[in-house]
Amino acid sequence: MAPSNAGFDSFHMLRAAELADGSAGHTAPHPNSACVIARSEKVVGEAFLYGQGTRCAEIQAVEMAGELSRGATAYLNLEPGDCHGDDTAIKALKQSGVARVVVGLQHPLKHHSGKAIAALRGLGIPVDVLEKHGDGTFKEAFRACQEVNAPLLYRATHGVPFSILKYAMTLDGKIAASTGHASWVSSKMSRQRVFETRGRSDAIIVGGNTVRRDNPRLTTRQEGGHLPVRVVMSRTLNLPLELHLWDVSNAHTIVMTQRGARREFQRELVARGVEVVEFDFLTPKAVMDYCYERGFLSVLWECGGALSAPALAAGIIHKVIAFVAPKIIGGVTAPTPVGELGMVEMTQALNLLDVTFEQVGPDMLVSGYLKPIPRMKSPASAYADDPSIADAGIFSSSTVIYFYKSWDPYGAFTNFTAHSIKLPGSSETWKSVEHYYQAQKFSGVEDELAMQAIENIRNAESPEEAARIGRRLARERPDLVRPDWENSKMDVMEEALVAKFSSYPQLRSLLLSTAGCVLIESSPHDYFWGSGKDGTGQNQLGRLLMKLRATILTENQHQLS
Ligand SMILES: NC(=O)C1=CN([C@@H]2O[C@H](COP(=O)(O)OP(=O)(O)OC[C@H]3O[C@@H](n4cnc5c(N)ncnc54)[C@H](OP(=O)(O)O)[C@@H]3O)[C@@H](O)[C@H]2O)C=CC1
Ligand SMILES: Nc1c(N[C@@H]2O[C@H](COP(=O)(O)O)[C@@H](O)[C@H]2O)[nH]c(=O)[nH]c1=O
Repeated sequence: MAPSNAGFDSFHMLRAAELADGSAGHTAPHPNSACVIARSEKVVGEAFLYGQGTRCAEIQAVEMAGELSRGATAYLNLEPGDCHGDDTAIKALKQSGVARVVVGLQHPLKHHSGKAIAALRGLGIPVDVLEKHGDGTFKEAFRACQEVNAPLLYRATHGVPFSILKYAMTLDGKIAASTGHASWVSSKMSRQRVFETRGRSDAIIVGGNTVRRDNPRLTTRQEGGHLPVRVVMSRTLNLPLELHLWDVSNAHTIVMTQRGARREFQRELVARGVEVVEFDFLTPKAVMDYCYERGFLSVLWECGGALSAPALAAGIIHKVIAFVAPKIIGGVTAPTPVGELGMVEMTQALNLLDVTFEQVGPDMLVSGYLKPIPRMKSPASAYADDPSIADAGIFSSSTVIYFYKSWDPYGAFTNFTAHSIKLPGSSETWKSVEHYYQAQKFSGVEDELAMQAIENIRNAESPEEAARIGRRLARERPDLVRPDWENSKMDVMEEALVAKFSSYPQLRSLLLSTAGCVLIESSPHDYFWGSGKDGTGQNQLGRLLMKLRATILTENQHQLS
């Protein structure tokens, strides 16, 4: 990396990392990427990825920069990896005429790692990777790139979601009075900060005691944005039947429990729309493994000390954020943030890294990491000459292929990817299959609200938002769903998939590359389109994709013969 560029490189990469965080709280956590296009100190284009399945940052930044991108440098906090063989980001950068690309982090997911860097270099665009220089001049910029994608890095490296333990304690270290009363330890401003942190998480976890004592809501208190799943860990299921968490009209709740616990109560919960997941041994590690399987990137633990202690002891907590309120409550039996860890000497204490202190209203927010944010083991250059990386053959040769999140190796098969579609004979463009599918639920219904919903779905920025609007209205106003929907939804999905796979040759190739394999949408909560959590679901999305694959293969054979 040329030393004369170092100042600009750090400056613009810091901006890219800052921008990349722009969607936090609005959409579900996803790999955070941004692109800044600059000529020396002047920024000519910049953008971030809004959400899973929305237009990639590189395309948006290139559009903004226009002709000014010729000869400029593009700064990407994260190596592109969202396009599943479409190479849309790479093509956009190539066509823009940028003279150089600086990448902060090499993509941590194996099936993306190093591919875009090698592709750009292959197109004659020099690429510098900050990660290789992350300890010197570029330390701050590199750190910013790591922090903005910490969840992805932990997930890719350790095979668990990024876990934050959060608590609010008095100056004498209590999270509640000895009666258990805890509202409130921290100030309104601090609690507002907690709502924001919830919005950045896929799930909020509490223990049975906290639920019994506080009857919490665990929501973000904001209209619209992303709502994390509320998770209750309870072995006994000795919980009241009237709780805010059992009202799932706004946010989903999952109760995780020990196999066989209070089956009748479980049925009551399920009848209210609460999901119940049984474990042979309900431990924090088992729950994290489950959350990983479910595709979660980021989890917030808001439990008391009885549950935080085993979670810490299991080594699954990566970061701690503690609000310290300037008040004293006393009480020998008052709960504290962390229960028994079995340590006997102060030298055994867990030390936090990269600790920061911030005043929030009257409180002090102390945060730090329990484990360093992981770094990729292999430098980007190690992949540059490795032909296997550029080959779709790196994907598993297994006969069953599971897909669910768009960042999975076969994530392009989900309906939540940024592949816009046009249906034959129509001039309308839909931003994704999900946009189209959700809107069709209300198509042809002569009602102002239904027509408005179609427009709102069409304009929704991300597939996730389209799904939220469609599902919510269908749940609250089933009378607005077209009467033939149950009989038509398979056809609607099929025509949308045909439109998607016939418009994108790379997707068609990816689909054909799976010939001989069973495709399963491993959605744990969808028993119609997906396999459901126990694999008993109908997997209709996987089936339609296999049907489409067979049709394309037959067509190809006819063309050859
Ligand atoms: N100020 C703050 O930031 C906070 C304060 N609080 C306060 O803390 C108190 C509750 O804290 P605490 O009693 O520690 O409760 P926890 O929230 O830590 O819950 C403990 C419960 O978690 C369940 N559990 C499930 N699996 C496990 C496991 N493997 N190990 C241990 N527990 C497991 C059990 O529920 P079950 O018994 O149902 O089987 C257990 O009783 C309340 O007074 C609450 O107001 C709570 C959170 C934050
Ligand atoms: N008491 C306490 C907290 N407690 C946590 O917040 C939960 C209540 O959330 P909700 O019902 O959504 O307002 C509660 O069950 C516990 O997990 N948090 C804080 O930031 N500060 C506080 O002083």
